[in-house]
Amino acid sequence: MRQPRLRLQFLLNVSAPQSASAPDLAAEKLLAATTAVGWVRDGMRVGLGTGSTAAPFITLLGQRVREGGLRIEATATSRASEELARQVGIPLLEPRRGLRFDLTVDGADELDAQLRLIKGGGGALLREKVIATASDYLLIVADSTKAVGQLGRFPLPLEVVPFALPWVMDAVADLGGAPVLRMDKQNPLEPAHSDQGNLLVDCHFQQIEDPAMLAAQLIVIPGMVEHGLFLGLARAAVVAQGGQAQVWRPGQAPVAASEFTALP
Ligand SMILES: O=C(CO)[C@H](O)[C@H](O)COP(=O)(O)O
Repeated sequence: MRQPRLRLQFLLNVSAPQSASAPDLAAEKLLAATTAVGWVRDGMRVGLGTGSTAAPFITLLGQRVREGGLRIEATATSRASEELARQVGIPLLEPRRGLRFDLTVDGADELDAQLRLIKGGGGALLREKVIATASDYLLIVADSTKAVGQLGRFPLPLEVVPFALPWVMDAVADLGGAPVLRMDKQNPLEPAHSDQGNLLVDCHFQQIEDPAMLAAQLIVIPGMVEHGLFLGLARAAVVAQGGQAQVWRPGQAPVAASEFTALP
């Protein structure tokens, strides 16, 4: 079947900048995604992230597969990304034992200088963490709003088994996380569900002083399936600001992405 041609112009027009001084986030996301696509090599197994920065990466990767003959195989971190990957002609692999990825490219809601992340704003944190953990290289693609001095302003998402919800919320409140059940954007009277059918709880910590300690406290709450702290997983991030893309690596000074012709 003939695949639709997707143009950069289309991607750039996803959303217009808010004002003359506001950053053009769609253009920054596209720049980060374009940079990452340039580092994908023939024969790679690729994990496909979820969200508005991962989406142009998937679209552009599909373009390289269709028009440039790039041979890759991929697994997506959400139904939405899987659907997009199919539309743009990326061959997909089902989960199976022993399957690992050379590279996963995914977005983030917050990242700090040590490349500790908050993820899950799009509700895909469980599959995202599974695929990130099964990857030799997790590359984050991000617009300029995602880089922070300290994690926590973005509410930390949790995926929660429905039966356990009240007790998980009590436990998170005891940790100072002000939990809020996420509602469905299309149907605001109903709770949102993950691709696994679980509930999503957004925890308003404001500041997370010690992400590793918080992760250890969260993971032992029964019924809390996964949390959105991704610690020690990301090898590098492409952070776009205006027309410049920088490579961030844990604890290192940012470097212009143009310095790298392959994965940093
Ligand atoms: O974790 C995620 C989805 O679960 C996304 O990577 C995160 O929300 C960033 O999304 P976007 O690139 O749209 O800002």
